[in-house]
Amino acid sequence: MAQHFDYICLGAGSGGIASANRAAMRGAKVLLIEAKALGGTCVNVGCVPKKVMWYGAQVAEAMHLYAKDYGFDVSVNQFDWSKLVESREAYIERIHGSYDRGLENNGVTLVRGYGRFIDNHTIEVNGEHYTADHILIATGGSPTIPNIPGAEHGIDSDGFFALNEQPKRVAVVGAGYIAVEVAGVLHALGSETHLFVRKHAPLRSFDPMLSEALMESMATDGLALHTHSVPQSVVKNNDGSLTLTLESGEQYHVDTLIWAIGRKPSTNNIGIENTDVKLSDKGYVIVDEQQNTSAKGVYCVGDIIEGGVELTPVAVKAGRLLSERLFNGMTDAKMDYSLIPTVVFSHPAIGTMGLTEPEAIAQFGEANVKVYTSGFTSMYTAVTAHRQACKMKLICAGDNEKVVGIHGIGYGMDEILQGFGVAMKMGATKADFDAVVAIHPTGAEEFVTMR
Ligand SMILES: Cc1cc2nc3c(=O)[nH]c(=O)nc-3n(C[C@H](O)[C@H](O)[C@H](O)COP(=O)(O)OP(=O)(O)OC[C@H]3O[C@@H](n4cnc5c(N)ncnc54)[C@H](O)[C@@H]3O)c2cc1C
Repeated sequence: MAQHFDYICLGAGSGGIASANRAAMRGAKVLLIEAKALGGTCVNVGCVPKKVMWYGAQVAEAMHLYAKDYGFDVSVNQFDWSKLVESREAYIERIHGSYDRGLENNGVTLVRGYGRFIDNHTIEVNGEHYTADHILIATGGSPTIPNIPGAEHGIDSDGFFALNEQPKRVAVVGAGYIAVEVAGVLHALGSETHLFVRKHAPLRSFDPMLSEALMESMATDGLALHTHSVPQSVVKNNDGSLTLTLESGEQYHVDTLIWAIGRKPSTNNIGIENTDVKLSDKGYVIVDEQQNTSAKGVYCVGDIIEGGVELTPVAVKAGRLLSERLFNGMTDAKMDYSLIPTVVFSHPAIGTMGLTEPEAIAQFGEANVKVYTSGFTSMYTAVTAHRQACKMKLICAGDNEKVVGIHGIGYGMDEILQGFGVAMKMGATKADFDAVVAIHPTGAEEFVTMR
């Protein structure tokens, strides 16, 4: 006899946990199903461990690049990669504990195991059947590796977080933010790092100012960026090292190769064929603007929705709004996928929101777009031999110069952007920005003083 719930969430990652908790807070009887660790990609093999590694890289940079000119006689005897990993994993364990307690306090039933649809309203886990009026698919995604000879000798971003030793020489392949972040961390922590991108630059979908400034920074810092570089094969050598051969014939010898070329949705083995849920050609779940799939009573949030934005706060917000709609009478509740701020934890960090300059020109016409820029050396680094550039840009449109794009790369950008995001979401104009008194001396003040 199947156990019945009001709501089943398949997958306890960012979207599933947020939606399950919110539904239970609104009085629903909720079942949450998770095959691996609570928290999903973000907590276990994404945002959280990535940010800890980035902080480790910041500490390394402070000691190696800046401490001397601030008067510190620092000598570093060794860097213990496994200690950093141990601290990181202990922190993640504490997050698991707090998720467990949160679910328990809200009265969410957690079942551990791999769930599959039997039909639109039934899920099977560990041989047991569970039914619900409403079912959320929040199964997230996983990294892809290319289909070339020897690709299996490389690891992916999950494998990066499983490394117990620091690779001496490493190749990172990919042009997106995960590739940039992983390469940046490894380089700052002392690995000889090569980043291979297929075309002329990494982060090509970002405003050109950002990718250009990032490439300049990589060149200054000594991170080897290889543009127009397409891997052809990988061979494992007798000493365990790898040889990466590019389509150009060039070869690189490294200890570790990391594929960061994209992700695929986890929808191929969850019994979708037993439901009326429609998938796109690439396996993403097709939803309407209220997260409804084509099957009545089945919903989807997070990384696996067609045309979605693959970020944790997006999955969380969509999951919570869905629960407000289903269990709290907010019948119009829906996620607003426009104007989402995001940060790349590169070296230096990037913050970006809204249209890029080419997008703004395409949308409003060149005559209706005004671009303000600022470039300077961050004060933190200005007193040292290792000066680091900051570049910022405001893109404004129309007679009232509404801010339609905000972009920056430089020290502190990761923490600067959120507040400006509020202003942009409220429809701020350049005049609104200018009306705010600057906070001095900061990098952020440039955004309210641009001429
Ligand atoms: C390296 C990396 C860095 C990232 N950095 C950031 C960042 O800095 N900021 C940011 O906002 N986003 C970041 N992201 C993206 C972020 O992690 C995802 O957008 C987010 O985790 C998506 O949430 P989700 O709920 O859709 O899926 P997930 O968090 O992936 O959760 C899905 C869960 O479902 C489980 N599952 C799958 N199938 C089943 C099944 N059949 N039965 C039971 N359980 C199942 C999985 O085990 C998993 O726990 C990063 C991602 C990566 C890979």
